[in-house]
Amino acid sequence: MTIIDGKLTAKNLREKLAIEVAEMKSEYGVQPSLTVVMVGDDPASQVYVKNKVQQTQAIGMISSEINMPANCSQSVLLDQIKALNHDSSVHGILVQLPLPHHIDESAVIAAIDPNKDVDGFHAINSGRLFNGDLGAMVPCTPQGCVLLIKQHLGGDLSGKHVVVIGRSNIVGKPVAMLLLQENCTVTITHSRTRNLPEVCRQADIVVAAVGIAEFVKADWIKEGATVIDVGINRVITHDGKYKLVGDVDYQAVIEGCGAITPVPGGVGPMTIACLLKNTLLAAQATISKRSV
Ligand SMILES: Nc1nc2c(c(=O)[nH]1)N[C@@H](CN(C=O)c1ccc(C(=O)N[C@@H](CCC(=O)O)C(=O)O)cc1)CN2
Ligand SMILES: [Mg+2]
Repeated sequence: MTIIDGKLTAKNLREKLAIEVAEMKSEYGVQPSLTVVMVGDDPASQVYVKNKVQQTQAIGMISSEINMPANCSQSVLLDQIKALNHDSSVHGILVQLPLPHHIDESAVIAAIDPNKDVDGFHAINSGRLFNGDLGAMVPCTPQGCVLLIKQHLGGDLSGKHVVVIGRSNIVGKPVAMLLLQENCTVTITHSRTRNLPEVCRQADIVVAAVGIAEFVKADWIKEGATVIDVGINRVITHDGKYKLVGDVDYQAVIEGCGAITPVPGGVGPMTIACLLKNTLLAAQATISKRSV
């Protein structure tokens, strides 16, 4: 049984990206830049944003953070995004989610220039992904899942049966599309799926992205299957402390599976590493445009 080390894989990816960033700077005088917009003061989001900014800068990119108050109006936020769209020194724009309830997330995502949409959430980018268009900006967490799977299983995923649990626009649907592109047979399951344990037992690869702590049980997993746990759930332990658990009952599942991503240290670190990759791609695209 292998524990898939997302922390190490993310570190290796960041090191490769740092080299590409340095080359871009010396060859074209372009330094990739990312602006992260944060609305309100959700403590978990603050940590993620801080990590994004810090890791962006650590590989030689420019990163800035725009903090807006929790009561900021949707139109003020949209104006901010428009300004960033027009700012040619900004290659990547990311609006940290979730947003406060009075703001319509889909309107905000739709306002981002698709070429700067390093989250890959804009409908233009999800449409490109759906069409199998290689120019799509691919959402970071799904991209991270696929990199971890390919690294573990050796690249060729043809014919593997993947069961994705969850159908969100951010993880479930895009990860299914990416795996379809890798010639997997993909089953997308959700809260209304009948006989979910039985469906999961048929999978060579299970991607759990439901957002329910320790939802996937040991007897749902075929012996030797690869388990990718996207969940990040904060639960209270019996001694009153918080601990982070995934969507998979990790201690039970490790017994029979072939490989599993831990939480923390699995998919999470890959999300930010893939964001850096998307920022580099967004900057590269501006250079290719200039040269034609
Ligand atoms: N605009 C976006 N908003 C959100 C995204 C996103 O991709 N784009 N994803 C999540 C939050 N997120 C990044 O924003 C994120 C979550 C978790 C991790 C991570 O590295 N987790 C660690 C554990 C960290 C901890 O202790 O809390 C791990 O799993 O090892 C990175 C990024 C929602 N919002
Ligand atoms: Mg909302």
